[in-house]
Amino acid sequence: MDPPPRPSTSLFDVYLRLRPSNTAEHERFLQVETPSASHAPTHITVQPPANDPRKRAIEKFAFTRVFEEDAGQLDLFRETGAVQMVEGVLGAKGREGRDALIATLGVTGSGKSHTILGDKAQRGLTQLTLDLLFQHTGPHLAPVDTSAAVFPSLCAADVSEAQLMPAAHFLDNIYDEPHGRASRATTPAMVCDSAFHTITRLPGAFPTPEGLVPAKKTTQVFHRLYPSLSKYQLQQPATPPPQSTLKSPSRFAPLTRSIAKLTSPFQETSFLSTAQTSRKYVPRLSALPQYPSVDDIELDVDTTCEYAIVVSMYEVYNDKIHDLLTASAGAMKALQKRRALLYQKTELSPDRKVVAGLRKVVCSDLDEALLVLETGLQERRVAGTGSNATSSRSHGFFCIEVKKRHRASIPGPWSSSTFTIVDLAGSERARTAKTTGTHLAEAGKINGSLMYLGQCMELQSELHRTTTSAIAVPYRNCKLTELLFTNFFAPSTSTVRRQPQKAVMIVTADPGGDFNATGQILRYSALAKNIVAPRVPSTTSTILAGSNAPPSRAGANSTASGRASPISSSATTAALQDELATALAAIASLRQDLEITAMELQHERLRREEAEENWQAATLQAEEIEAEVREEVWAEMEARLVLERRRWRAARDAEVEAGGAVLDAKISVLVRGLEDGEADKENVEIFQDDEGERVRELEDEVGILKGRLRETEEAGSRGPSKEMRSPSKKMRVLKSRRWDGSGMGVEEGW
Ligand SMILES: Nc1ncnc2c1ncn2[C@@H]1O[C@H](COP(=O)(O)OP(=O)(O)OP(=O)(O)O)[C@@H](O)[C@H]1O
Repeated sequence: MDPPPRPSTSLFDVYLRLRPSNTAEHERFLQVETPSASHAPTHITVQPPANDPRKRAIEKFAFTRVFEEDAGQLDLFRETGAVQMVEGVLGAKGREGRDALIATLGVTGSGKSHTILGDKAQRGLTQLTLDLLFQHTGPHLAPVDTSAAVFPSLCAADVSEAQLMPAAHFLDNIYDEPHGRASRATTPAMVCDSAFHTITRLPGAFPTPEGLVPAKKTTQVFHRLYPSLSKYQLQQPATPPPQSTLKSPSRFAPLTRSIAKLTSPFQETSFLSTAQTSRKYVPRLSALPQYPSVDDIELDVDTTCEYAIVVSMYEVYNDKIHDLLTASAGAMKALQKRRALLYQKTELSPDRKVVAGLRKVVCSDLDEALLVLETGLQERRVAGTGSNATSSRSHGFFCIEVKKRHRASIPGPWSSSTFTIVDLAGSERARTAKTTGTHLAEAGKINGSLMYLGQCMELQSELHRTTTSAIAVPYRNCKLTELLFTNFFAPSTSTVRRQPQKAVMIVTADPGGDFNATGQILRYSALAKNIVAPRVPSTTSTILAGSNAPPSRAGANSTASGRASPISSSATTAALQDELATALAAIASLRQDLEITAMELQHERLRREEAEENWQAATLQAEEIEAEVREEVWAEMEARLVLERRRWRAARDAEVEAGGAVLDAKISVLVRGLEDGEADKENVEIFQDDEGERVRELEDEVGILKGRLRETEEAGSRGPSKEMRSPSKKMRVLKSRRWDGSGMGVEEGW
């Protein structure tokens, strides 16, 4: 078996934490190997239950360290190297900080959230990290609230197109809304302070720009509820200055409104409680756990620098990234439709992917940070399942950015390093978790992403075992692995060389829980693994007992190292057993592949269903759009036709009018001709002999003209002349026929 410490090139230190089992009736399948003196345990043996139908082999796994059931939160914080990671993020004197990542991995209900976020009595790694950071940076924090230049400089230095805001402003936005908001949970035994109700009706309880004097009783209650935030009250002058002279009125105003909101019926909240509610509750700081304490931990801090601590939170839900700090009160619908964020390179971060467009909150002390954390946790998706009453349905990312710059009259640029704490959702079996509908679909996505994570972890450990670069770790398969692995593998084109991220994976397991699911996670997360001994089925034992296997098979025992021979001491039997162990190992491995394939299949099936649903929705949408377009085109055509018809009628009228004018002119010519003819008759008599022929001609001409006149009159009464030969006239004739419906199959009035 390989030595437990990971190779220095490996990406993660992998720790195993065992939780106290709450299923006492179940057989314990996981044993911790007793280490040699003064060493912490590093190896475990997984013994399949006696009734295991698959008759799997006993397996042995190695981790950086194993924490047994009695290990507390502080043990984990100290012994997993989290303290050194905090120090790394702060950065040594004159150096930039180093990014750090802690993630938990395990079956549902195995204690991941407990480790990361704690419970009602104990803090988790996140709170401990925040406490340690604020303890050491507290005296060196940049005056974000009082200096006009600090906050803009922080905004300008952010490369992730984030929306930065001071914590007081953020909390005010969230808790100052009138309609309430979705809460992850409410703790049942809430304290509703009647004194508080009375007090909060008093006007001007807290400093406002208007300068009202605070009520003493209110102040006491506020002190009790929010001891650390009372500093805002202390800043109030005895005689409040006019608004314009207040040093930071914006700081007071929002906070005052926030505090005023405390006048509403008050309940303490925590992500740890279970009942769902749509009411808005301000988290109660005094109800949050204070234990364990990190007061005795000493770190080196660069005192020549000033710091800023920026908190952001997001979750990966159904393979999409959602900000946990954006929801405002009463935004139930908005909450359901939360915009997905992109993990991408930005203009200011061309060589490194970041979650773009997050909301980030600049916190001035631990209490503000804890309130922001609680607020974000209320947005995180959780649900009660058959396996866990508050089961995380998303992978939660809690990011603490430490910004640092050299203190001087002209301060240096801000550098930034991030401590990321990841609470992964747990893998679960639908049968055990009894999930259906949406939660079943969520579980499919969770299992799918964890399967990809498992593949990446296995391949990366393979990569370091074989020291070959030919293996490509498929970390781009899903958002989770992309977020966890990109900064390990992505080539850096930046000229600024950053130290590689320090990463720790804490695998959580219930030694008496689900053997199959836990075994699978241990298999891909362990730093080293081995088959210890086969579980020999009784029938096989019988066969072996009477077998006379050829001695040549004895050499086949070279596959699994460190293997013991529990059945017989004879060489032949040992050889057979080795062979059997190999076969069983191969079967176990095939079964594992089969399980993975089944999970993949399930994942693909869900993806197909989702794609089909999307396809149907898209088809419906296309049909709707088509119908709308048809309507629009039809209406437009009708309008044009009406216009054309009017134009044609006007043209026809003008033509008829013009025809009438020509006719009139001709008639008048004719009449004049006739009159002239009468007048000439006298002359005709005189010159009859000479002009007789001329008179006949004129009479013929008059006859022709009369005939034409008749025709014209007839044509005028019938409509436009059939003899219009020009194309435009023909067109008009055709159109007139169309509008009249003659020969076009179209009704009159169409
Ligand atoms: N080490 C521990 N000591 C005491 N209680 C624990 C421990 N680990 C877990 N628990 C308790 O077990 C329950 C389930 O734990 P938790 O919610 O942390 O599981 P999880 O792994 O995060 O599950 P999921 O993946 O479904 O979110 C909680 O009530 C938690 O307090």
